[in-house]
Amino acid sequence: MTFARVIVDVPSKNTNRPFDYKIPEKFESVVQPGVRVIVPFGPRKIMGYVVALTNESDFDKVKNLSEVLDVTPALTEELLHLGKWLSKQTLSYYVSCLQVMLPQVMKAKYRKELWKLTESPLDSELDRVFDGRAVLDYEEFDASGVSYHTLRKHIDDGEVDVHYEVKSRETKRTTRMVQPALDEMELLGFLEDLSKQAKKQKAIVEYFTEHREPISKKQLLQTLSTTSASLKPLIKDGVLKEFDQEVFRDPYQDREFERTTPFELTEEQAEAIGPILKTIDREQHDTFLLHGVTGSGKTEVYLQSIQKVMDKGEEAIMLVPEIALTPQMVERFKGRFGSKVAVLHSALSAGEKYDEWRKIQRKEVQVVVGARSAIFAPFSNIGLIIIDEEHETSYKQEDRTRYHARDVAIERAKRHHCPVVLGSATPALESYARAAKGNYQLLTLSKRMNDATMPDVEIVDMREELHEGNRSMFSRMLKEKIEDRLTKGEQAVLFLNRRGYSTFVMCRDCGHVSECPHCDIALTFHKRQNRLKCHYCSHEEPMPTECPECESKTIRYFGTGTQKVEEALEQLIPEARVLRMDVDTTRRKGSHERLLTKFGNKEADILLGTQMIAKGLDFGNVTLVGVLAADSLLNLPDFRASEKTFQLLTQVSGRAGRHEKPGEVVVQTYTPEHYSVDLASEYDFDRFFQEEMRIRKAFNYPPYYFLTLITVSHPNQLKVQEVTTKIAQFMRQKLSDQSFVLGPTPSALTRINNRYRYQCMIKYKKEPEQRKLVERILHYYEDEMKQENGLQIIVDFQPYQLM
Ligand SMILES: Nc1ncnc2c1ncn2[C@@H]1O[C@H](COP(=O)(O)OP(=O)(O)OP(=O)(O)O)[C@@H](O)[C@H]1O
Ligand SMILES: [Zn+2]
Ligand SMILES: [Zn+2]
Repeated sequence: MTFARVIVDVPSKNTNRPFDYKIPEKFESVVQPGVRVIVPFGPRKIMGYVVALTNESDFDKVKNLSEVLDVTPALTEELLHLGKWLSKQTLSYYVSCLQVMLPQVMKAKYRKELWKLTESPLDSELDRVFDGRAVLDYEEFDASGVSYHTLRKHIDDGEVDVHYEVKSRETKRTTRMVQPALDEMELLGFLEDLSKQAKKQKAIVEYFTEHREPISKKQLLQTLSTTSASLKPLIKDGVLKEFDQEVFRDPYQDREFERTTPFELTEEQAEAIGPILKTIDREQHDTFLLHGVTGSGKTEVYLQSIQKVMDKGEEAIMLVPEIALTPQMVERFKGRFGSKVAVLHSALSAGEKYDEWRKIQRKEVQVVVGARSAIFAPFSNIGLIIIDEEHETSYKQEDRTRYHARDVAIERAKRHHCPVVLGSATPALESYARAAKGNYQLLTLSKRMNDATMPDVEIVDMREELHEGNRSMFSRMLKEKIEDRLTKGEQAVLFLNRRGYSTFVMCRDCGHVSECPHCDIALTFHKRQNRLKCHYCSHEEPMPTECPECESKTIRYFGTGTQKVEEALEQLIPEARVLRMDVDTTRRKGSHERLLTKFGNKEADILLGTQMIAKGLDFGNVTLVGVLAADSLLNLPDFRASEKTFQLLTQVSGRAGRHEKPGEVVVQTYTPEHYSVDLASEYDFDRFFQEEMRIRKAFNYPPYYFLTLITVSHPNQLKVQEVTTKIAQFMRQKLSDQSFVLGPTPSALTRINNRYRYQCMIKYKKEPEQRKLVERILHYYEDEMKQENGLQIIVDFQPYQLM
């Protein structure tokens, strides 16, 4: 007798271990580790993952598993292992770590139902809800207002039962195929016996005497202009057979990708790629940091490294930040590797994502290009993992399993004995420090392609502009330079940092700012609907016509959104053709791509946008980049604010003068003296690194110290304070005196969705017991955390969002 060890889909402490199930005989051949199954669990049926098979069970009463969902395991043995590791790293439940590796559609959905077990009416108002039916959706009961107490009573009396229905959302699309069931001689024999009247049937059989391979039914009927009525008897007589074949949605099927061939590498590129190729050859693990200025040809180094891996018959994972996963980027990979590439990003529908994932699973592709979660691609023979723009914070998952793709990449690469390449023009301080210490191998590309120079950067002090009477959001210099490009037929990119610069509503008389009644933040003005919206909860309200505090009519919106910049631009330079690219204009599928194609075809003079346009764009005709408010990031309550500002300014500047024509950059700022602005304008990464390291050291921040952020939230402020104080005290007591425990302090966003938030930050160098201590805390508060809208404690061992 074999048993399956199953991790069930119930994220809780008590279920965070395998449960044993008997494998019914009919399933014996398919049940193996990594397969998803449905199992009885208490009163319901739920999904689970088989993690091992065993010959004996320590449990007395072992139930049968009820269903098997996969024929090919959804997770490889390596991924099952990785999940274990991940759950230790992030202190999340094993099942959550397995879930995070799979496409959305493969996660089970449960429907809760109430079943009436008696023929006679129930002696309560619940009977009205059932309304003569035997089965009721639980949601309907929930909405009815009938008390849980009443329900409980009927359940205890055995009159009503709760059922759970597992629904898989996975949808394989299939198409009906037709194929001959007889060999050619037999078909010819059959033709001779066929009556003269059966012309259509004759045509069909004749077709198959020449074509042995399956054809879709639809296509067959179209080709022979006939109907399924003629086909049916042939199938019934066993001349032909039908079957369903899975078809893949290919989001790029209508696109032609121009094939590209490898460039001859420049001397610098050749020098950088050498050690990577050598490591691939030797099947060793190593981590490289490729520090290459913008436009230095990093992507070509990636492409040729991947080629090497493919030639060896191995697979490669290429991670790109979501916003840089532009059509241009996809084109470069599809252009080089054609159909051997799967693409995974959030703009795909759930079904398309699933199909791309299946291509990886079926080994139809050797390369995956994707955002963060593509790091879990189910390849089994990985030869290289690349993380482009490695400094991007979007590689860190910010809910549930708080993993960083960089850590996962290195963990997987160790198992596969292959290199990891981290690439960036502005590496994260942590990564560069590791390279400086020799933990990563540093590779450098210091020059742009074609000896193009880095664009000149002009810094404009906006305070001076104001003093000299210019109240517009465009400096005189920027205006002149834009006009100059227009006359030359060249293009400009204008960048506006959205974070911390959104449009809020303020009264000019009394200074009242419209805030969300549930969260501690200013509401954002949405012009099109003339409404105010909260970006954290779903609260919205109409734009007020007078101030709710002082009744003044001078209440209006402030700050600068892309929309407002666009309007100002239209007034300032009416002849300019402007394309706006932000969340609003790119919401529709494919709109991102359309806008960029338009810009590439020179149907616009100016591309105006947010973060979205800071990365990856490679247009030769762009000779001017304008940064409207360079310091908008500097004021965030985050110790990485300077680093982020430096990175962003460098990336945006890098969009200009990438090919033959030289570029220029105008940076508008209120703090021109700040070192991150100043050093970015000189492209001096080394000095920025020195300066920033000095500050991090002085204030005990990473990379000198590690951080752990514990955030506590609850609807009651006193409760939050009390719990956070207790946690801080406990940690202070238990940790060594080399560590610092800060807090409790209110979080920068003190209230979200009517829940108060407090935090405790731990700075440490070495605390091997830390995770155990945190586990004890979580265990202690477990019951309170289970309650709906109760206590929440979030622990982040590598925090990037400090608000
Ligand atoms: N060896 C080469 N010979 C000729 N052209 C090259 C070579 N390598 C790259 N290029 C071209 O140089 C341009 C810049 O390269 P690429 O976009 O790869 O730089 P990058 O370092 O990835 O830039 P960024 O970090 O700014 O996105 C591209 O148009 C690319 O096709
Ligand atoms: Zn007012
Ligand atoms: Zn809100």
